Amino acid sequence: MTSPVSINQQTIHQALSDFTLPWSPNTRLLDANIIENMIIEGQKIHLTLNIAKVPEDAAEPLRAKVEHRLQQIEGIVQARVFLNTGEGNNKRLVFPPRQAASANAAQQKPATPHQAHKHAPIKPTGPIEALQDVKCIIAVASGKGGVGKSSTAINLAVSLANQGLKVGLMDADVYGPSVPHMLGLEGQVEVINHKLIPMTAWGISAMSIGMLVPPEQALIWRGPMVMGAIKQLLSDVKWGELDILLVDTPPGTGDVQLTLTQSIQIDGAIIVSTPQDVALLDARRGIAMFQKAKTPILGIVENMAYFSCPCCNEKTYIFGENGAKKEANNLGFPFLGEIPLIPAIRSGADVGVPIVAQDPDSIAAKAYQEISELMVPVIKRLTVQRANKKPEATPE
Ligand SMILES: Nc1ncnc2c1ncn2[C@@H]1O[C@H](COP(=O)(O)OP(=O)(O)OP(=O)(O)O)[C@@H](O)[C@H]1O
Repeated sequence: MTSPVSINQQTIHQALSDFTLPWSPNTRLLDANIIENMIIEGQKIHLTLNIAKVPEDAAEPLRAKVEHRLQQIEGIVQARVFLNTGEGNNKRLVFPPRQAASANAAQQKPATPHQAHKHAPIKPTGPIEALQDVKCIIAVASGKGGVGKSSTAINLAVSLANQGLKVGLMDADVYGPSVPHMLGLEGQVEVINHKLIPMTAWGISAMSIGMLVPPEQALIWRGPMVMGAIKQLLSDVKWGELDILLVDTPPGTGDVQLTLTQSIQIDGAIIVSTPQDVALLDARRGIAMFQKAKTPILGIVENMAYFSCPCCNEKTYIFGENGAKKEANNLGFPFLGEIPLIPAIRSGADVGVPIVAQDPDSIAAKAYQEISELMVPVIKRLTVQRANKKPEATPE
């Protein structure tokens, strides 16, 4: 077996050594001091070109050429180049167009996860066997859709991995699996010894139904199929040893939550809510469901807590002030922290680069980091509790 080619900054510089700026042909790209936020992760590379002083249109051909050249480097599996059109607080990232979906994808008959791998059959086991080396399982949930549950799960997962934990992220949002896209994961899932192998990105392992079926199928699943898909995700994935498995659940209190809580021991749930009344109302329903299943509520995260003006840092409480914090206090649950409403969280997710990896010094990344630091001792406590509990038989 050949070992993967090692990619480093020197490799990148070599590849770009003959590039000049289209708007200043005598200036070499490497001398122009416009390359920033270079992130090399294994065989993946992301970087930004700061083009504050030139129009976007003039810079796009350079961006495309640089990205193309990086993709040619031996061993690179993914290269993405972004443009940054501003300076300081006015930064605005411009993202490369994503690859167009296959023209006939919509006409393809949806495949089940088993069909997607029919040449390498998957042998189902029970969830307990598949998850036996997972030390702690935490669900990330919300009552309402679109409040930022997946963004929170992803950024917490990467932050926890940055602190040295072995982290897995299972995207159980079978209706709208956004984790692969938000982590920049593409390509086919590997099957080894009849088990699905999680993909890796930004230091975490991830598995999602979105990696196994065409996107259009996710929207049309109903009851029993959903339960089957969740059970398959629980039984057929080879996570290996994990300190923590975060499970990104769909919004609400439906079949997925029911199947999860009935099939495996979830050690705790983190509830994500915006400060808004209607989101909090739904969050309360989500909390009630976990309580009914005897899953401890570990705390509430307030997402989109405020908008911080990039020019003057003034905070605007778009969805109300401290709603989730007050709710946590009223209900007697820990308040885990607040995440501001920041365009970079959205734009990073759109190109598969979580904000904690893209800009670790940003206020949003620091907010996720603080929450993950709070979680570490909780995870340790839950790990001990889980180890001391005798596994119960799982209803199949
Ligand atoms: N703090 C934030 N600041 C800016 N954008 C955010 C923030 N949190 C989430 N978003 C964006 O809001 C959208 C919804 O977020 P996300 O998909 O994480 O929510 P969700 O609750 O998981 O949604 P769904 O119910 O569809 O599963 C995404 O485009 C995401 O990038």
